[in-house]
Amino acid sequence: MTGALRQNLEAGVRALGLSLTETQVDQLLAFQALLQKWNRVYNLTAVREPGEMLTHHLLDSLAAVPALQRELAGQSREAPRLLDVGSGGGLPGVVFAICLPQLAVYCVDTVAKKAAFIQQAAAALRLPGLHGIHARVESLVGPFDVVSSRAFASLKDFTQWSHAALAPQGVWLAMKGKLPQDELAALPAGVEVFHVEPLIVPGLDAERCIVWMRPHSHPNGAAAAALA
Ligand SMILES: C[S@@+](CC[C@H](N)C(=O)[O-])C[C@H]1O[C@@H](n2cnc3c(N)ncnc32)[C@H](O)[C@@H]1O
Repeated sequence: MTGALRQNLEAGVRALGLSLTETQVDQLLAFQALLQKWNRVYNLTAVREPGEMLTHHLLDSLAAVPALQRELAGQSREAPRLLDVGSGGGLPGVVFAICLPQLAVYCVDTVAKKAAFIQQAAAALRLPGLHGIHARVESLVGPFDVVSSRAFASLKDFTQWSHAALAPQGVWLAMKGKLPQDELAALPAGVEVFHVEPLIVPGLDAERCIVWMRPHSHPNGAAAAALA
Protein backbone atom coordinates (compact mmCIF):
# COMPACT_ATOMS: atom_id res chain seq x y z
CA MET A 1 0.00 0.00 0.00
CA THR A 2 2.78 2.43 0.96
CA GLY A 3 4.52 1.70 -2.37
CA ALA A 4 1.34 2.46 -4.30
CA LEU A 5 0.79 5.66 -2.31
CA ARG A 6 4.34 6.81 -3.06
CA GLN A 7 3.91 6.03 -6.76
CA ASN A 8 0.62 7.93 -6.93
CA LEU A 9 2.08 10.86 -5.02
CA GLU A 10 5.15 11.00 -7.27
CA ALA A 11 2.97 10.82 -10.40
CA GLY A 12 0.81 13.66 -9.03
CA VAL A 13 3.85 15.78 -8.20
CA ARG A 14 5.12 15.29 -11.77
CA ALA A 15 1.71 16.14 -13.25
CA LEU A 16 1.71 19.39 -11.27
CA GLY A 17 5.15 20.25 -12.65
CA LEU A 18 6.64 20.38 -9.15
CA SER A 19 10.19 19.31 -8.52
CA LEU A 20 10.41 17.96 -4.99
CA THR A 21 13.37 16.23 -3.39
CA GLU A 22 13.11 12.67 -2.10
CA THR A 23 13.15 14.10 1.42
CA GLN A 24 10.13 16.28 0.65
CA VAL A 25 8.23 13.30 -0.81
CA ASP A 26 9.14 11.34 2.34
CA GLN A 27 7.86 14.23 4.48
CA LEU A 28 4.55 14.34 2.57
CA LEU A 29 4.05 10.61 3.08
CA ALA A 30 5.05 10.89 6.74
CA PHE A 31 2.54 13.74 7.15
CA GLN A 32 -0.23 11.58 5.68
CA ALA A 33 0.78 8.75 8.03
CA LEU A 34 0.53 11.17 10.98
CA LEU A 35 -2.90 12.34 9.82
CA GLN A 36 -4.06 8.71 9.62
CA LYS A 37 -2.53 7.80 12.98
CA TRP A 38 -3.92 10.73 14.97
CA ASN A 39 -7.20 11.24 13.14
CA ARG A 40 -9.28 9.34 15.67
CA VAL A 41 -7.79 11.19 18.64
CA TYR A 42 -7.73 14.68 17.15
CA ASN A 43 -10.71 14.39 14.77
CA LEU A 44 -8.73 15.96 11.94
CA THR A 45 -10.63 14.85 8.81
CA ALA A 46 -13.65 12.84 7.71
CA VAL A 47 -11.54 11.29 4.93
CA ARG A 48 -10.06 8.01 6.20
CA GLU A 49 -9.15 5.82 3.23
CA PRO A 50 -5.42 6.37 2.39
CA GLY A 51 -5.89 6.64 -1.41
CA GLU A 52 -8.67 9.14 -0.93
CA MET A 53 -6.64 11.09 1.62
CA LEU A 54 -3.85 11.35 -0.94
CA THR A 55 -6.03 12.84 -3.69
CA HIS A 56 -8.52 14.83 -1.59
CA HIS A 57 -6.02 16.32 0.85
CA LEU A 58 -2.36 16.03 -0.21
CA LEU A 59 -2.67 16.41 -3.98
CA ASP A 60 -5.48 18.91 -3.57
CA SER A 61 -3.18 21.08 -1.40
CA LEU A 62 -0.15 20.43 -3.64
CA ALA A 63 -2.12 21.77 -6.62
CA ALA A 64 -1.90 25.26 -5.06
CA VAL A 65 1.88 25.14 -4.57
CA PRO A 66 2.97 26.32 -8.09
CA ALA A 67 0.63 29.33 -7.77
CA LEU A 68 1.96 30.16 -4.31
CA GLN A 69 5.56 29.78 -5.52
CA ARG A 70 4.85 32.26 -8.31
CA GLU A 71 3.26 34.74 -5.91
CA LEU A 72 6.20 34.54 -3.50
CA ALA A 73 8.69 35.02 -6.35
CA GLY A 74 6.77 38.18 -7.30
CA GLN A 75 6.88 39.51 -3.74
CA SER A 76 10.62 38.76 -3.44
CA ARG A 77 10.58 38.90 0.38
CA GLU A 78 13.64 37.61 2.15
CA ALA A 79 11.75 35.78 4.89
CA PRO A 80 8.12 35.41 3.77
CA ARG A 81 5.45 34.44 6.31
CA LEU A 82 2.18 32.66 5.59
CA LEU A 83 -0.82 32.27 7.90
CA ASP A 84 -3.11 29.31 7.15
CA VAL A 85 -6.49 30.08 8.70
CA GLY A 86 -8.67 27.27 10.06
CA SER A 87 -5.89 24.88 9.16
CA GLY A 88 -7.40 21.87 10.95
CA GLY A 89 -5.05 18.96 10.36
CA GLY A 90 -2.65 21.24 8.45
CA LEU A 91 -4.27 21.56 5.04
CA PRO A 92 -2.85 23.23 3.11
CA GLY A 93 -0.39 24.76 5.65
CA VAL A 94 1.76 21.71 6.35
CA VAL A 95 1.96 20.83 2.64
CA PHE A 96 3.11 24.40 1.92
CA ALA A 97 5.71 24.19 4.70
CA ILE A 98 7.09 20.94 3.27
CA CYS A 99 7.28 22.18 -0.33
CA LEU A 100 8.53 25.70 0.40
CA PRO A 101 11.14 25.49 3.18
CA GLN A 102 11.99 29.22 2.82
CA LEU A 103 8.45 30.04 3.95
CA ALA A 104 7.54 30.38 7.64
CA VAL A 105 4.08 28.81 7.98
CA TYR A 106 1.71 29.50 10.88
CA CYS A 107 -1.39 27.27 11.07
CA VAL A 108 -4.11 28.78 13.25
CA ASP A 109 -7.14 26.92 14.57
CA THR A 110 -9.63 27.52 17.38
CA VAL A 111 -9.37 23.87 18.42
CA ALA A 112 -6.43 23.34 20.77
CA LYS A 113 -5.78 19.73 19.81
CA LYS A 114 -5.52 20.65 16.12
CA ALA A 115 -2.91 23.32 16.88
CA ALA A 116 -1.11 20.76 19.07
CA PHE A 117 -1.13 18.29 16.16
CA ILE A 118 0.61 20.88 13.95
CA GLN A 119 3.31 21.40 16.59
CA GLN A 120 3.73 17.65 16.80
CA ALA A 121 3.96 17.36 13.00
CA ALA A 122 6.55 20.17 12.89
CA ALA A 123 8.76 18.22 15.31
CA ALA A 124 8.22 14.79 13.70
CA LEU A 125 8.81 16.08 10.15
CA ARG A 126 11.70 18.33 11.21
CA LEU A 127 10.11 21.49 9.90
CA PRO A 128 11.45 24.35 12.05
CA GLY A 129 9.48 26.93 10.01
CA LEU A 130 6.10 25.33 10.79
CA HIS A 131 4.06 26.51 13.78
CA GLY A 132 0.64 25.66 15.23
CA ILE A 133 -1.28 28.53 16.87
CA HIS A 134 -4.31 27.94 19.09
CA ALA A 135 -6.42 31.08 18.61
CA ARG A 136 -9.32 32.62 16.77
CA VAL A 137 -7.94 34.26 13.64
CA GLU A 138 -9.80 37.45 14.57
CA SER A 139 -7.40 37.90 17.49
CA LEU A 140 -4.22 37.73 15.40
CA VAL A 141 -2.14 40.60 14.11
CA GLY A 142 0.47 40.16 11.41
CA PRO A 143 2.26 40.91 9.38
CA PHE A 144 1.75 37.90 7.13
CA ASP A 145 2.64 38.18 3.44
CA VAL A 146 0.10 35.52 2.44
CA VAL A 147 -3.03 34.52 4.37
CA SER A 148 -4.49 31.26 3.07
CA SER A 149 -7.55 29.15 3.76
CA ARG A 150 -9.20 25.99 2.50
CA ALA A 151 -12.71 24.83 3.43
CA PHE A 152 -12.86 27.61 6.01
CA ALA A 153 -15.51 30.32 5.55
CA SER A 154 -17.09 32.63 2.98
CA LEU A 155 -14.66 34.98 1.22
CA LYS A 156 -16.24 37.88 3.11
CA ASP A 157 -15.77 36.34 6.55
CA PHE A 158 -12.31 35.03 5.70
CA THR A 159 -11.02 38.45 4.61
CA GLN A 160 -12.77 40.39 7.39
CA TRP A 161 -11.62 38.10 10.18
CA SER A 162 -8.00 37.95 8.98
CA HIS A 163 -7.62 41.55 7.85
CA ALA A 164 -5.48 42.60 10.82
CA ALA A 165 -3.09 39.73 10.14
CA LEU A 166 -2.35 40.74 6.55
CA ALA A 167 0.86 42.68 5.79
CA PRO A 168 0.33 46.05 4.05
CA GLN A 169 1.22 44.49 0.68
CA GLY A 170 0.05 41.02 1.56
CA VAL A 171 -2.45 38.86 -0.33
CA TRP A 172 -5.23 36.42 0.52
CA LEU A 173 -5.19 32.96 -1.09
CA ALA A 174 -8.58 31.26 -0.78
CA MET A 175 -8.82 27.67 -2.01
CA LYS A 176 -12.30 26.99 -3.30
CA GLY A 177 -14.16 24.29 -5.26
CA LYS A 178 -16.45 25.67 -7.95
CA LEU A 179 -16.09 29.39 -8.58
CA PRO A 180 -18.11 30.86 -5.66
CA GLN A 181 -20.09 33.53 -7.54
CA ASP A 182 -22.31 34.40 -4.55
CA GLU A 183 -19.32 34.83 -2.27
CA LEU A 184 -17.52 37.00 -4.82
CA ALA A 185 -20.60 39.19 -5.17
CA ALA A 186 -20.84 39.57 -1.37
CA LEU A 187 -17.29 40.87 -0.95
CA PRO A 188 -17.06 44.42 0.41
CA ALA A 189 -15.65 47.20 -1.81
CA GLY A 190 -12.45 47.25 0.25
CA VAL A 191 -11.41 43.82 -1.03
CA GLU A 192 -10.09 43.48 -4.56
CA VAL A 193 -10.11 40.13 -6.36
CA PHE A 194 -7.05 40.38 -8.59
CA HIS A 195 -6.97 36.84 -9.97
CA VAL A 196 -9.16 33.75 -10.05
CA GLU A 197 -7.00 30.80 -10.91
CA PRO A 198 -8.43 27.40 -11.90
CA LEU A 199 -6.57 24.38 -10.48
CA ILE A 200 -6.34 20.83 -11.74
CA VAL A 201 -5.85 18.21 -9.06
CA PRO A 202 -4.26 14.99 -10.37
CA GLY A 203 -6.59 12.03 -9.85
CA LEU A 204 -9.52 14.22 -8.77
CA ASP A 205 -12.34 14.96 -11.19
CA ALA A 206 -13.61 18.09 -9.46
CA GLU A 207 -13.57 21.83 -9.96
CA ARG A 208 -11.04 23.74 -7.91
CA CYS A 209 -9.77 27.29 -7.94
CA ILE A 210 -7.80 29.86 -6.00
CA VAL A 211 -9.37 33.25 -5.39
CA TRP A 212 -6.52 35.76 -4.93
CA MET A 213 -7.48 38.95 -3.11
CA ARG A 214 -5.93 42.01 -1.52
CA PRO A 215 -7.09 45.20 0.18
CA HIS A 216 -8.22 47.79 -2.36
CA SER A 217 -5.69 50.33 -1.17
CA HIS A 218 -2.86 48.02 -2.30
CA PRO A 219 -0.27 50.16 -4.15
CA ASN A 220 -0.18 47.78 -7.14
CA GLY A 221 -3.95 47.42 -7.21
CA ALA A 222 -4.67 49.24 -10.42
CA ALA A 223 -1.97 47.52 -12.43
CA ALA A 224 -2.84 44.06 -11.15
CA ALA A 225 -6.58 44.57 -11.73
CA ALA A 226 -5.82 45.37 -15.35
CA LEU A 227 -3.86 42.12 -15.64
CA ALA A 228 -6.49 39.90 -14.02
C1 LIG B 1 -13.72 22.53 7.73
S1 LIG B 1 -12.26 22.74 8.67
C2 LIG B 1 -11.03 22.86 7.39
C3 LIG B 1 -9.70 22.34 7.82
C4 LIG B 1 -8.62 22.38 6.75
N1 LIG B 1 -8.34 23.73 6.30
C5 LIG B 1 -8.95 21.49 5.57
O1 LIG B 1 -9.01 21.98 4.45
O2 LIG B 1 -9.10 20.27 5.77
C6 LIG B 1 -12.36 24.41 9.29
C7 LIG B 1 -11.46 24.67 10.49
O3 LIG B 1 -11.56 26.05 10.85
C8 LIG B 1 -11.44 26.16 12.27
N2 LIG B 1 -12.00 27.46 12.65
C9 LIG B 1 -13.31 27.84 12.63
N3 LIG B 1 -13.43 29.14 13.00
C10 LIG B 1 -12.17 29.62 13.22
C11 LIG B 1 -11.63 30.90 13.61
N4 LIG B 1 -12.42 31.93 13.82
N5 LIG B 1 -10.28 31.02 13.71
C12 LIG B 1 -9.47 29.95 13.49
N6 LIG B 1 -9.93 28.72 13.12
C13 LIG B 1 -11.24 28.55 12.99
C14 LIG B 1 -12.20 24.93 12.78
O4 LIG B 1 -11.83 24.57 14.08
C15 LIG B 1 -11.81 23.88 11.72
O5 LIG B 1 -10.68 23.13 12.14
